[in-house]
Amino acid sequence: MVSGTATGAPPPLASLMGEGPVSLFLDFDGTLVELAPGPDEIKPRAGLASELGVVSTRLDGRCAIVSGRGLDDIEKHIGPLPVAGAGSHGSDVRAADGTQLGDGAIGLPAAIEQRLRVFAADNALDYEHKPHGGALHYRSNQEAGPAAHAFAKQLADENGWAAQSGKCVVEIVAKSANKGAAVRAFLGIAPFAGSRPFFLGDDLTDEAGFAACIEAGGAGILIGDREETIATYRLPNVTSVHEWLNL
Ligand SMILES: O=P(O)(O)OC[C@H]1O[C@H](O[C@H]2O[C@H](CO)[C@@H](O)[C@H](O)[C@H]2O)[C@H](O)[C@@H](O)[C@@H]1O
Repeated sequence: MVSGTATGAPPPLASLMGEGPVSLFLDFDGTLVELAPGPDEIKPRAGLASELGVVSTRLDGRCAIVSGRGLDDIEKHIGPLPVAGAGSHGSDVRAADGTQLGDGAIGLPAAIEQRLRVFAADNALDYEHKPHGGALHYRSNQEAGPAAHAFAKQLADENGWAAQSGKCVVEIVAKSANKGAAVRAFLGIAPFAGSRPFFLGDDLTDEAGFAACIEAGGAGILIGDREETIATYRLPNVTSVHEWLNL
């Protein structure tokens, strides 16, 4: 990754749209919704789902949420999604009408999940069950972060899975789970095909989405002050994302 390329704000969305068809891929936590102490403690702005529907309509349907969360979990927080979505780090891809693209998320074997749960309990971590895996959250006990990463990596390696790092979290996911793959899947079909794609995200896992957009002639938009990135543009925080999207 190149350091410090994301130096300025992106052009206004309206001016990008004036240059040709645009598609938007939006990360959820840290991009559309402020980070919170735990996964269920987020406070999405009222009406977020319907506002995203308005953005999607402006883009003729070329707007998708691409999240590490399961799509059902996002809907638990903001209600039914009126836009396309890729949950579970890109392993569960759905068109806006709910049509599944690909095979969907693969669940974690019970024996691996049990070992994660025991590790979480023994180390005062929060365990998050997900449709495609399991996450060890150490935001409330950050000293345990290195041990959590080491444990998850070893468990993943032993069982043919992958350990994926995020903000105060490490999770075990299928090796194929990748936000870039989800973006490429969308860009291969209508209404996304042929558009100029932009991916907005704050976390390391979003770099794969940035890469997929860059290779298709678009750009990554990094949210926040993380330094190492391939993103072209930067917005400082969630509020600025809402403003850029005209929510
Ligand atoms: O890809 P995203 O939509 O950004 O999802 C990434 C992870 O987000 C959630 O965890 C993060 O947000 C929590 C709530 O603010 C925070 O407590 C935690 O420390 C963050 O890592 C979610 O719980 C994970 O499943 C997602 O993978």
